[in-house]
Amino acid sequence: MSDGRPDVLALVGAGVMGQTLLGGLLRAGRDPAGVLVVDRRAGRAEELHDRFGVRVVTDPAAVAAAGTVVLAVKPQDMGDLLASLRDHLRPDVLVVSLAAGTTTHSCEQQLRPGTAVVRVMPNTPSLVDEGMAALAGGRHCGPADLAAAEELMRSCGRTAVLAEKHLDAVTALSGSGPAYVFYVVEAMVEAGVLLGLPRATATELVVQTVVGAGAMLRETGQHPTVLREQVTSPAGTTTAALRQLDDHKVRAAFVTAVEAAWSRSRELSRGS
Ligand SMILES: NC(=O)C1=CN([C@@H]2O[C@H](COP(=O)(O)OP(=O)(O)OC[C@H]3O[C@@H](n4cnc5c(N)ncnc54)[C@H](O)[C@@H]3O)[C@@H](O)[C@H]2O)C=CC1
Ligand SMILES: O=C(O)[C@@H]1CCC=N1
Repeated sequence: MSDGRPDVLALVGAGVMGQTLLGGLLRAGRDPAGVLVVDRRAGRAEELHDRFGVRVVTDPAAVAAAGTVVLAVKPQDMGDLLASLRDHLRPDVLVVSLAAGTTTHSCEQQLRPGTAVVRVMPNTPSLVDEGMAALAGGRHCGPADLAAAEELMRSCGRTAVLAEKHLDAVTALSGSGPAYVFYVVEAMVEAGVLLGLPRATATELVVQTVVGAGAMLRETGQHPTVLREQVTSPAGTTTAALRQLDDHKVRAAFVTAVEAAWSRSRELSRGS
């Protein structure tokens, strides 16, 4: 028990993000007996039970046993979900929402008055304990609630507590960010194949380059401009490539793309 709430955690929605967090929680030592998964796809029960040893149900009423309820359904499904959970949740429950563009205010309005809600924006590298999650507390959420939500997310990566006004930007940057990196990797692998490398070799070269560059950023703490300049020899190969990226406005395209994701997150918060 913590804060008088039962230790049972209910995870509603066992898709990509829900299952990723579930794996992290169990790797971090959470007892599968204290985790309940609710998913409306009946077939998930056997699959998740076999893989993780957790109890899986389709009935939302099961959340009545939980002190903490994590919501990991698509933003478009949140309205129906909150309506189906409202009367079953304990009055002292902590609700943790992972849904993009869904504000704590909108969750609070659809739940019993006074319900503690934390909005979280995680990302898929949580699958390998390298996630980045930003958290913002709602109006009924105290420091202990926020700390409890942070502890959940720390099971599979790093966390940052931010003002909620920043969460659309976080969604655009680190929430969607892994997809941008995978997109760049795809393009680089295609380039390697074009130049005659076997696909498997090109993939190995690119993946290790991305992992290595990421590790350098983290471990040296150097500014990316400094690290890029170290690679870029006068009249060399890198500068020839970077000129093409600048000519094709790739930097500007990234800024515009992230802004489009931010804008879409804001649209989702307005229910569109
Ligand atoms: N996939 C990602 O990279 C990230 C996703 N998110 C957020 O996480 C949430 C989930 O996204 P994904 O896992 O990608 O979606 P998903 O579609 O893979 O999984 C959603 C799951 O929710 C279940 N579900 C839907 N309505 C339900 C209900 N009423 N009761 C019980 N189960 C229900 C579905 O059966 C499905 O298993 C979204 O709100 C998304 O914005 C946040 C950050 C990153
Ligand atoms: O694409 C999406 O809407 C979700 C939110 C952040 C990453 N995936």
